[in-house]
Amino acid sequence: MNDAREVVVLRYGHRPGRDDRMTTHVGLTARALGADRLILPDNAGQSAETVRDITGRFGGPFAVELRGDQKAVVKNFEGVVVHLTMYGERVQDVEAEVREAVGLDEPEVIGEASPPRDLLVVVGGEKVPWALYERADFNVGVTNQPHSEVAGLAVFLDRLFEGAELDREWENADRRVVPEATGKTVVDAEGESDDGDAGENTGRD
Ligand SMILES: C[S@@+](CC[C@H](N)C(=O)[O-])C[C@H]1O[C@@H](n2cnc3c(N)ncnc32)[C@H](O)[C@@H]1O
Repeated sequence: MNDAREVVVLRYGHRPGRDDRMTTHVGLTARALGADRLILPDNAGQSAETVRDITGRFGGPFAVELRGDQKAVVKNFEGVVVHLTMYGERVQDVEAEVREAVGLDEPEVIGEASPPRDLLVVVGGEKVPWALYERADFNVGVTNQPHSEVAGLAVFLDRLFEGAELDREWENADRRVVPEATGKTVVDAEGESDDGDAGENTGRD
């Protein structure tokens, strides 16, 4: 979400057919909630296409990559690795430490900020290898209850950015949704006027 540090989301494992929708939603959630890049397993090409298509229409920047070497991505990542797991430390207990590790914390003294470091956020699908728990700098639980990678990722990113991702501006969007109490208005983002007069109700989601 900023120039100095990259937040990357890795979907570890994908079962074609069974996981298609969930993997796509991991990608859409990563994009919408402030990550810079998504790495999907190379058998998740359809999900990658969907996320790229949404980025093309609703804006970015957001990069999507397919990789066959998930283990190597984690092992060789030069930065901080967070693994989201129901068995991990409570997000509310470690979020400040994670922010500090990647240099996202407000310095108490001017000039004392930690240097920016890249962050890899790993979410599983099927069972993930034990080596991931050991490699991770932080194993983080969003509650210690079983739920979903999409929900875990959303809460973690929102905690990481402390809500700032909700105000993000999107670049190179074709279209923009006009927030309103009732209705579904989407405007052409290129050359739009501030009053949203160009809006159309698409009647679609
Ligand atoms: C449906 S779960 C499968 C968990 C699998 N049984 C295991 O032991 O790894 C898929 C993914 O959702 C995420 N997840 C599920 N519950 C979570 C929680 N409470 N906190 C953080 N992440 C969670 C984890 O990334 C997990 O790998």
